[in-house]
Amino acid sequence: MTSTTDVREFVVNQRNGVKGLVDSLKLTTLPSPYIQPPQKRLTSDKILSSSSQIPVIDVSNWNDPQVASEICDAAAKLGLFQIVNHGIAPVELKALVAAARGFYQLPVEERSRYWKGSSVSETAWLTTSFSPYKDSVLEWRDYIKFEFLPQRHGFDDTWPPVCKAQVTDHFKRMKPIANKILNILINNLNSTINESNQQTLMGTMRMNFNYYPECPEPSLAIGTGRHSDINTLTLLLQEDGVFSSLYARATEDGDKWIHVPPIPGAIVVNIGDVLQIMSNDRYRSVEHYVLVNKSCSRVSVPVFCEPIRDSVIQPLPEVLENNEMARYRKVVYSDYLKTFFERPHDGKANIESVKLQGCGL
Ligand SMILES: O=C(O)CCC(=O)C(=O)O
Ligand SMILES: [Fe+2]
Repeated sequence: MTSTTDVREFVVNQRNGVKGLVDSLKLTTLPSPYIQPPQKRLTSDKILSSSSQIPVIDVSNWNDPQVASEICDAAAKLGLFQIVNHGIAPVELKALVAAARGFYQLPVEERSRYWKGSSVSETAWLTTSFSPYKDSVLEWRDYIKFEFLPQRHGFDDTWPPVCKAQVTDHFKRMKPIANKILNILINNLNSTINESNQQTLMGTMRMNFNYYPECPEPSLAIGTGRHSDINTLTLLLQEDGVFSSLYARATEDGDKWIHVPPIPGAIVVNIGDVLQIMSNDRYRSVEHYVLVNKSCSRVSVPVFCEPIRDSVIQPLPEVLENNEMARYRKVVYSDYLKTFFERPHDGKANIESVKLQGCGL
């Protein structure tokens, strides 16, 4: 397997994923479909040295006004923070990571039964890269996505037995935490979670098992390209003990990036586009990248809180109360999703496309 077409055929069309590629070949160089152009790579000169810039918030008392103030401040400035003492035992988080690894350790024929387009499950599907048919250069990542539909009987019956219980449990554990954070963020906008915005803020939840195999030439590749999440809020579990992982953009306009260090037991929280729009730019959806490693693979588990598909996304009436101009036009979430997946990962291009003229950030 030497040509670009052969690699794409094997990884994408034959449903082996990049994990299948790494398992079947002793790679010493990066296959050409994965070589990023220099401007898409994250080079060390762009990485800020100190990781102390990522706020770590102790949420052992959610009712403490100091906790609310730290969360709102981090959402406004960086758009990303970590929470500790959230009440979920490290052993449960470890079991989730083990379940994710268990899924990727299945024989490739077993994994590929979940491949997107012909998955044996309606609510779980596996794929590779971001949009493998649209990405001109592939991302060094496979991911399976699970959709949490507790109102639909048997929604998880067809999930892979190796991880089904852990995925369901993790959704249930993350929901109240997401609710608490959203409550704090929405109250700070002089609004409340009510019937009219509940389905927009947290109508559905999805979860990924992202898998980044060890990579022969990590400096030429990208695990996940530069993007902001498009949903409201993401709660991400990073695997401990991995050197290179997630990087967040330090400021909206500069090209400097901060490493988000894995902290045992912590959950990374990041603000997505929908909250930036609803808050009329008071909160910032943070761009992020994922780098890969030469000697070890990495697993991450983001839980995405999302609007239901027909939600209309727009600034909250409360933030526009004092004659403030809306900075974004209304957009139906299903249309917003569609344009996001229609192009490769491209920074904040999706939110820019709904920005009203004359509203520079
Ligand atoms: O792997 C990570 O740490 C983050 C992945 C990510 O950004 C995503 O799945 O949206
Ligand atoms: Fe992301």
